[in-house]
Parts: sequence; C-alpha cells; structure tokens
Amino acid sequence: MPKNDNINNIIDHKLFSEDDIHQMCVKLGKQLTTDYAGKKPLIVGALKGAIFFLTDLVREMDIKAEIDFLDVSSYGNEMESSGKVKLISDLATDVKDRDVLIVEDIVDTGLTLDFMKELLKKRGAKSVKCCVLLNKEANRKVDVDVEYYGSKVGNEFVVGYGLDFMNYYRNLRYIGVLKPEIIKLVNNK
Ligand SMILES: O=P(O)(O)OC[C@H]1O[C@H](OP(=O)(O)OP(=O)(O)O)[C@H](O)[C@@H]1O
Ligand SMILES: Nc1nc2[nH]cnc2c(=O)[nH]1
Repeated sequence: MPKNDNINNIIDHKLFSEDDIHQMCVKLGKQLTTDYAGKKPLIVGALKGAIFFLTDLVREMDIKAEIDFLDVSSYGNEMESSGKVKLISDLATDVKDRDVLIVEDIVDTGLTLDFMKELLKKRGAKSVKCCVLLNKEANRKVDVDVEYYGSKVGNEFVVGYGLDFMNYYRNLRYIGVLKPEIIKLVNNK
C-alpha cells in the first residue's frame, strides 16, 4: 500500500473506505447489468478522474461492452470550475446509433457532464446516460440528469480514488475530505 507523502496534512477525514467504494461498484454494476442486458453499450470514461471507478465498475458488469475515453476539463489546477469545459482529447469510436454510458467520478456544477452528454447526443448516439460515483447536488449550475450514482456528497472538496487535489493524490485508495484550511490557503493565493 503506497504511503502518499504528507497525506495527513491535507485530508480532514475519510469519507468512503475502500470497502465502501467496492460496495458501490458492486451495486451499480448489478443494476447496469440488468438495465443494459442484450445491448452492447459504449462505455465512455471521463479522464482523468474516472479511471479507477471505471476499471472497478466495468468488472462488476456482466455484459458485452466497448470502452473508450474522453478527456474534458474545466478545473485545470483550480478548485473551482472555470465554467468553460474544454475538450482535450476525443473518443476514437463513432457513437452514432450507440447506447452510450458515460462514467464519471463526480458531478458538481454539472457543466462537465452536460457538455459530454450534449456532445454525444449531437453526434447521433441512440441513448446517452451516465453513471457517476459521487453526486454533489448542492452546487449544481445546470440541470443535468444523473441516471446512476453511488452516493450523494455534501458541498465539500473530496480527494482520492481518481479525484485530485492540484493534480495529485488521485492514487489514494479511499476518498477523503480536504481540510478547510487548505481550501482557504489555495483560494487566498
Ligand atoms: O460538475 P463539474 O463542476 O463540471 O465537475 C466535475 C468534473 O470535475 C472534475 O474534472 P476536472 O475538470 O478537474 O478534470 P480531471 O477529471 O482530469 O480531474 C471531475 O473529474 C469531473 O469531471
Ligand atoms: N477532486 C475533486 N474534483 C472536483 N471537481 C468538482 N468537484 C470536485 C471535488 O469535490 N473534488
């Protein structure tokens, strides 16, 4: 188990343990196996935050599925959305007439998810749904449907299991809440 250096300096408390996350993946995987039975969906992972969730989730799904990745970003190194979502790297797969399932680590303002859903719909996907690990409803700026999610979270900045703080700490096995004083430090910089 890696010892992330200085982790105690930035994490206030653990929110979801490895086991909590595993249970969420199992539950969502079962539901998706039922709902996508007989279909061959294209699973679209949103880079970079969704990498660990996607790999755990798809292995709980007993269906024939293709996997591709889309890299979009609106945060850069910051802790607040710039409000402008950028397409950094596109899919290699044609989504026309496909059932597409977007896999995301978190939906916060909803801007990133809304951008991806609209893009894939415009390209002629047959259906576009999403499976998100964490749903931060309090901060929503756009009304976007979240068809599947693992857990709701409060309006706090979470880190680990793909979720970064200044591009680090994605490789924590659990999800923790960032210390409020770190947020203040970054915001006052
Ligand atoms: O609902 P929103 O306010 O749009 O926020 C959610 C998005 O923010 C994070 O991505 P980020 O842009 O930081 O890129 P990353 O996945 O590479 O960390 C996260 O992974 C989601 O994609
Ligand atoms: N790491 C991280 N990225 C986010 N993007 C939007 N909300 C969050 C959050 O709480 N944590």
